[in-house]
Amino acid sequence: QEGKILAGFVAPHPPHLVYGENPPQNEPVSEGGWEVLRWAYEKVRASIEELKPDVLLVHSPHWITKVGHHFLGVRHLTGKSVDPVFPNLFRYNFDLQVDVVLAEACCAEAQAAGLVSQLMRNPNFRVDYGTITTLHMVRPQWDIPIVGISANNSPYMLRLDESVEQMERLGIATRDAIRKSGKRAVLLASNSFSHHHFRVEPDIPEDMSKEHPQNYRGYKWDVKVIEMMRQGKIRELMEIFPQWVEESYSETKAGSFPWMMAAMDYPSYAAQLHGYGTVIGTGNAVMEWRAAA
Ligand SMILES: N=c1ccccoc1=O
Ligand SMILES: [Fe+2]
Repeated sequence: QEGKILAGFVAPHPPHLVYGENPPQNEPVSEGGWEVLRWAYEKVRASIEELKPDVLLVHSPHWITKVGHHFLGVRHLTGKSVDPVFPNLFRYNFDLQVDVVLAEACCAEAQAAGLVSQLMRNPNFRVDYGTITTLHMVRPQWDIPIVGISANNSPYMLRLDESVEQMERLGIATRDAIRKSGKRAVLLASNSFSHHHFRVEPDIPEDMSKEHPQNYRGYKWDVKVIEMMRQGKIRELMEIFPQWVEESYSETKAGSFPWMMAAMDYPSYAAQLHGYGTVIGTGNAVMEWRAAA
């Protein structure tokens, strides 16, 4: 039985979303906040419950590795993930299971594709807040094994087109490893879109009367790219990827989105928009591509 990618989600990771939900794993306590995005994630949770994948693979912009593309390579990881910028909002006690066999297979495929890639074997590794937030928001039960993938720093060290090319190879390597594994997988691109943000936090961080797009140009880009995704125009979107990144300071620069789109072979069917909202001014869309059964 060949493995397959069941669905892919753009699943942004502002830690504010976890803070707003008040789960037992997170130490700070809120009055709520960012409800529209958290309601959007309820639809993702329902999709994942329906799909019942064997594994969730997440690419996170906040696990930055300078030498190559890394994969979590320890079966059971626990600890406290603290957001370096928002420790007042996010101090999350995580406990997760890694599908090390699939991670090793993805790493081998990436190496065969000419990428520098390795497994992270430190049992005391503190998993980054982007990985934790995205996984909590899509599956708070933490009962599905995961594969965690780092964001190689190439977009910042190389030209953007060189880094996108690497992410495309990584996406195809991921897809091939999943196929050979026989597993039913869901991909998670853990990134916001427009990424200019406020520098001063409201007295009450969850005061939604203070929440709005940081700037108009970023918001217009968010609307533009969401509409292209809803119309299945991914190849056209990747043509303007440099402009998208440049003009809206999009977090997709880190590679999560190109990785997932390459793995799903640039879906020409419509993406489903579960919701859109800003978090300290950044644009966040929760979107689903459901592969044909
Ligand atoms: N991408 C982000 C967007 C908004 C707020 C906080 O953290 C983030 O990492
Ligand atoms: Fe981020």
